[in-house]
Amino acid sequence: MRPNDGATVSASLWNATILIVDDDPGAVQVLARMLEDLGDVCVATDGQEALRLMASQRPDLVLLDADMPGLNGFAVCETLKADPELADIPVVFVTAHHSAEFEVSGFDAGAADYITKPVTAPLVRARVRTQLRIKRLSDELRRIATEDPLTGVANRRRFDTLIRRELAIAQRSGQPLALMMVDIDQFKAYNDHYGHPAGDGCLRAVAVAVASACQRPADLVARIGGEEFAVLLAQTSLPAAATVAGRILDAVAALDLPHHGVGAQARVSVSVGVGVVTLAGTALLAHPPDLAGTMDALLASADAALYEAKRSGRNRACALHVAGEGRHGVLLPGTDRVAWSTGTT
Ligand SMILES: Nc1nc2c(ncn2[C@@H]2O[C@H](COP(=O)(O)OP(=O)(O)OP(=O)(O)O)[C@@H](O)[C@H]2O)c(=O)[nH]1
Repeated sequence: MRPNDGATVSASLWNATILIVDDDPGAVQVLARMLEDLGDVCVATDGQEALRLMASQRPDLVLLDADMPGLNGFAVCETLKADPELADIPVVFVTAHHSAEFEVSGFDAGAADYITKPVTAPLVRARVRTQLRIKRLSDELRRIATEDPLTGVANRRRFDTLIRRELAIAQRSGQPLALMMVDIDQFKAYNDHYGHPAGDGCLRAVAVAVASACQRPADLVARIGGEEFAVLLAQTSLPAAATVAGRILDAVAALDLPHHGVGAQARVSVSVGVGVVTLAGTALLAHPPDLAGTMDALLASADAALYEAKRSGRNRACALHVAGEGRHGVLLPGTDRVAWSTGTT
């Protein structure tokens, strides 16, 4: 029977995933048996396989053999730490080397801790529990820092980080980036009629509807103001953004929420402003466009298009297109509720 170290219950309740990487299958088996009740254990026997599993499984902890043929533990650790999506995964080196110099180079490569071979169960379990505890706390802090507590979608801070990153990617790839501002119509009247707690419930329902309309894993929905949401769609052209805007209008309409603050037959609706930026080829220019300026132009376009949607009657979407550093209105064939406009700014 496994020694009662007091952490088994909390660790397994959290359902952590632990990746063990060692080119010696016997060593992998020994470690896996020691840790099987602390989480879901997955294994890799070389560096390339380890990197693939890190990307697909997103483990909470990696136990990494430093000496492996091919891609060794240091190279694996450095690659992991250079990837912003994976850098938060803690790495514990497992090695037969005892020298202080070797340990220091492990920490320099980004390791969180060190275990020397031959391994003993109590020590391995104690070190793994400590790292899992820290990981759980840092995950929770990250969630609090990036999530809107009322609706559960991303918050303004997360949006600000991601729009900068997506613009930099769009500049390198030449692919368009779409931004939508989604604003609940006559929400002040909703709050006045039903009260603030009901208004909060309406915000939550609209957040779910907007998120359901955004179907790609990379799509980001954020609440960036009181009753305003932003949607960031990477690699998305104006016609494709139009499709998503139409789905958002339909998803909110399908909520079928009465809005008696406006009229007996009225239902909650949203207005959508779409801005799209294309920076194709600009990364190669001697003076590529300043990304902060481009971000401001994209935000201003989506805002102007939202204003146009509100001004022309609400419960509709309008669009503007930003190309390079210039801004051009684009007129697309409209449907009954996706009414495209050049906007006037
Ligand atoms: N319940 C609730 N209401 C909020 C929250 N944040 C902002 N609001 C309200 O949202 C309302 C926004 O009203 P306005 O900016 O006047 O816009 P509107 O009434 O939606 O009118 P249009 O945008 O022109 O359709 C205000 O009454 C705010 O008090 C929130 O977190 N919860």
